Amino acid sequence: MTVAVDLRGVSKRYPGGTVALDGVDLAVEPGEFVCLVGASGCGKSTLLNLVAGLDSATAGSIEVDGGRAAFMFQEPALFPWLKVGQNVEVPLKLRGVGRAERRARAAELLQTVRLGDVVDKRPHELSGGMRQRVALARTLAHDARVLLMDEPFAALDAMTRDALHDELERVWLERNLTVLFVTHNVSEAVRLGDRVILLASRPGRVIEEFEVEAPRPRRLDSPDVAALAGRVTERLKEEVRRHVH
Ligand SMILES: Nc1ncnc2c1ncn2[C@@H]1O[C@H](COP(=O)(O)OP(=O)(O)OP(=O)(O)O)[C@@H](O)[C@H]1O
Repeated sequence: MTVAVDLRGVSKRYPGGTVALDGVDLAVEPGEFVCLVGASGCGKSTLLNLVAGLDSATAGSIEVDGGRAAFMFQEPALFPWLKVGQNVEVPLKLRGVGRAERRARAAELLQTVRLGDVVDKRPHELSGGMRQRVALARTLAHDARVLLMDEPFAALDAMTRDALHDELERVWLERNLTVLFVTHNVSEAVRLGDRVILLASRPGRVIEEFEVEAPRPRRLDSPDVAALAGRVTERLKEEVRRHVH
């Protein structure tokens, strides 16, 4: 397989008749960071759920490098009764990794997200940004080459989100991961993505793609990021107006 995620002619009709996706073709290269943006209800979460194998497509085919992807959501969804390190160990435990190795791997993954010193704390002792970094470490513990992220930073304040962008970009590059990232935030998509894919709604389909040429590391408010974000937003507004009128 030469691509990391390959969707061909993917459609999804929910029971009840809503066509959430209609003939979506999308090929994500290994190591590529692709952001999906679109108005509410255009099928972004549906698309990620299908790639994750949480639901099945009505038509079309989906292939994922290594056969599976790891998923990270807006809520960190940590187990409050487990220590931070034990939370990161969960995917390893499910795969039958032995206790000593689990501990060592969890410690290493927490180092990766610069949280080596909180391994024995409980989630409630951490800030929102730290909890989301723990969730990232736990996602990495799945050892998948493809990461699916559904608005992972939407609940964070602007400064924390900025820091998490840097963190995610570093981890993505260090580990040579492929990322499919859903967001409502066009600037965030341009800040992070190699490519930004615009989805239209009713039915959900790809209407335009934007290559992000701006060199990394990028800043959310740098002129080249802002300029492209402006173009994407214009296109998105056109699409929303098309539905209103
Ligand atoms: N389980 C379901 N059963 C029926 N309809 C659904 C289901 N899940 C989603 N839908 C519908 O499918 C369409 C796409 O939903 P989806 O959640 O994928 O969009 P989205 O782009 O992620 O939206 P948002 O940005 O608001 O999260 C919407 O019209 C939604 O109401």
